[in-house]
Amino acid sequence: MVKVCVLGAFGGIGQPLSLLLKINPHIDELSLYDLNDCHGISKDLSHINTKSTTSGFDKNTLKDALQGSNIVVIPAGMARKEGMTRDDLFKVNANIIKTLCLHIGQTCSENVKVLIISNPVNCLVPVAIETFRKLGKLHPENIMGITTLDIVRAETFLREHLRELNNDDIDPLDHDVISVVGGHSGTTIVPIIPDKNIIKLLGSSRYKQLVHRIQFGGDEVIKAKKSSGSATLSMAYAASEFISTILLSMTHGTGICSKEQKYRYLPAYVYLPGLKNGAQLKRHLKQVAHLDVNYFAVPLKFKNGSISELDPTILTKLSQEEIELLRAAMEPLQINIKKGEKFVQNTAKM
Ligand SMILES: NC(=O)C1=CN([C@@H]2O[C@H](COP(=O)(O)OP(=O)(O)OC[C@H]3O[C@@H](n4cnc5c(N)ncnc54)[C@H](O)[C@@H]3O)[C@@H](O)[C@H]2O)C=CC1
Ligand SMILES: O=C([O-])CC(=O)C(=O)O
Repeated sequence: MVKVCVLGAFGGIGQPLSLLLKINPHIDELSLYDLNDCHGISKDLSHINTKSTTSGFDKNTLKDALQGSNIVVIPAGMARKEGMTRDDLFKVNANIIKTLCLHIGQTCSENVKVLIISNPVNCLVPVAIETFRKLGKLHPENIMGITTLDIVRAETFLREHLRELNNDDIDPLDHDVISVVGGHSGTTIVPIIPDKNIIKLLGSSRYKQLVHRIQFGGDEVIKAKKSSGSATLSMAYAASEFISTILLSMTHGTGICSKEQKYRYLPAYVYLPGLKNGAQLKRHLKQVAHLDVNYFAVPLKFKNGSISELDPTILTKLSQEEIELLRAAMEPLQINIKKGEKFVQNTAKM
């Protein structure tokens, strides 16, 4: 029996994500929670003839929503509008993530996977990690910030450039054509193209445009939505892809994302210490980017739903442009991480 719980299920991401999860054949029970009453959404989804059952909860029944969950995905909290940075969301969303993680820690088994969508991801994963640490229930292999939208965008935008160049030999969805590491905001988002011939093929101007669009794709959506919010549908798709990967690894052992029969490892933003190859990756980062961080988005391998190891090879074949992007990412990332850690460490009582 696989139970997935969505916290923030009533929202712009929560509703389409719940729909995509309802049609996922690997889920048996879907639990929908929000401060807004989710009974109506649950009833609506329950008429879809897929195998999973759905239950809706309201703000007084969080414990019931969480009980027995294998995966908890969190798109709860405030979203950006034009003129705001992801950092502007910190105060409100850090409180939400801390409170929700406390309840998860008190209610769910220690093997529960906690997947954070809410922004700023760079700070809120540290908030989650420190909250579980304070509870004495820290399992870094089960806590991830979802950065899949960055790679979904990278593949889409690269495909657009290749089409304009009339190149249909390269499929961006092939394993390892493009990856995205670092964090999830502006210059902390670092695209990596292992085959440097592709960078040459794009040429300097197109390459710069591609990197900028991947780093600031979120702003593009906010602008087009004319202040009504940020990416919701593409984010729901991205989260559903990421969750499918984890579910595959729970049902088939190892989890790799299969898209049109092409396989690749998806990155997520994780706490490096304590993860297999984490120390190696930190050393490598220090060598290349001259700074050390404990959190980084990196391609992951899964076993039975948990992170089994990180792919450290992603940083071994960098171009000079990529090294510079990485160096520019490190300082803002470090500031974001400290902000999240301090937020919980300064809370006297849990
Ligand atoms: N990781 C990523 O790549 C992306 C992250 N996001 C982030 O996802 C978050 C959600 O975005 P949207 O769905 O567009 O926002 P939204 O405002 O449409 O929905 C948020 C939902 O969270 C609920 N909520 C607030 N506090 C809660 C609590 N304590 N417990 C349960 N539910 C609570 C609200 O009632 C609302 O239904 C934002 O922080 C946004 O920045 C958005 C796009 C991409
Ligand atoms: O830009 C935002 O605020 C939402 C987000 O994280 C994204 O679309 O990548």
